[in-house]
Amino acid sequence: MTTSTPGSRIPAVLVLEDGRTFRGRAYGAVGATFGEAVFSTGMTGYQETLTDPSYHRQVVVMTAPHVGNTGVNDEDPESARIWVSGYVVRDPARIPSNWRSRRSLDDELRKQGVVGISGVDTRALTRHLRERGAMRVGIFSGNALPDEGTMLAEVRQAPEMAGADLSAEVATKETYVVPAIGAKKFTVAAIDLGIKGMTPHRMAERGIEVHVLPATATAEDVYAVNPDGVFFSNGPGDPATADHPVAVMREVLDRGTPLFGICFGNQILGRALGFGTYKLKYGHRGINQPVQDRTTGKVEITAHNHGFAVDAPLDGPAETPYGRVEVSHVCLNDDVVEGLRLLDRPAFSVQYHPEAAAGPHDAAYLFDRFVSLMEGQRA
Ligand SMILES: NC(=O)CC[C@H](N)C(=O)O
Repeated sequence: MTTSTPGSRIPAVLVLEDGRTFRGRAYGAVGATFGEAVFSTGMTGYQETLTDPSYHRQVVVMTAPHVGNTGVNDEDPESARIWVSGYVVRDPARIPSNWRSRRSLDDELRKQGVVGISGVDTRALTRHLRERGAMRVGIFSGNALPDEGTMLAEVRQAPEMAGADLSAEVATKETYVVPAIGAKKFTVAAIDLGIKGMTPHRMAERGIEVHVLPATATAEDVYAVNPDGVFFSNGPGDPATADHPVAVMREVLDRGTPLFGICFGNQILGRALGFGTYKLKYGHRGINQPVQDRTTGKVEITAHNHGFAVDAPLDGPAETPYGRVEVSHVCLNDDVVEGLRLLDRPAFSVQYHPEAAAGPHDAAYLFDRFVSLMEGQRA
């Protein structure tokens, strides 16, 4: 494989499916890659973004102009590998500097074979995506690039995100256990649809022993661990394809076991209750999204990474086969449903990332709510 450096002179071009192109230089691995072009507004936390399995098949555009300043450390990854299919930055750090840094981001991308592009006007690209919506994209780098017509044809042949069923591609194949930190108080079965490492850790910190089960786990597998609560994780792809986890969740709701879902898990709860999901024009990604908890009225700044959302009524509780449900959280930027709460069963979910990796810790109380539900069930 050819190598690039942040000062690389190897040309690269980004081609959007609507024909708009941006020229820059190779960053990370040199070659070609495809995915859905999305932008993240996080100023920090690029390692957590890159290793979040929910970004599988997405090409992430960073709106922060400087990326890579603190290099790559061994502590911050959220999974064993980088999942983004491509990476777009304006101005990569030439020399990373941080006491934890082990290598440069450019080296890490190259080592993991992730094709990126630098020197792109990421403000113009983000505005384009905001106006036209998330769309397919290709990044091509090398000294001999194909002509634009050929590149565009390849981008238009790449799979779309709508209709993509991706959880099984990123989730664990085998069950593993994250032990409780300190005295064990509860056992939780966590369905891995693309879970981030910090999520079981946040539960373990609260005395929960977490059994992380593959995406294909059945209700029988879930109840085999004798859980006090069941958790449904975040994950990539279109929630409309998640029929299997929806069926498992309905069994959990039927049994009345305390249930908590985040992100993809929120969309699955929406579907289990009979609501639809839809694709947002360009989604929410970053660590600075304002959400209101409608039960307390408090506003929290939260970490998001979602391109789909639940279509549930904002006004008042709705009747569902599992009793009344209310929209518990809304995004203050655009009124998108950010959380669901059942009023007659111990189940709730949020569309964002309370595990805060990276991101503010405002939403940490949600893990405590899950603990309270499990305590309530025992009382
Ligand atoms: N982070 C997630 O769980 C994302 C859920 C889903 N893939 C979406 O894009 O909306």
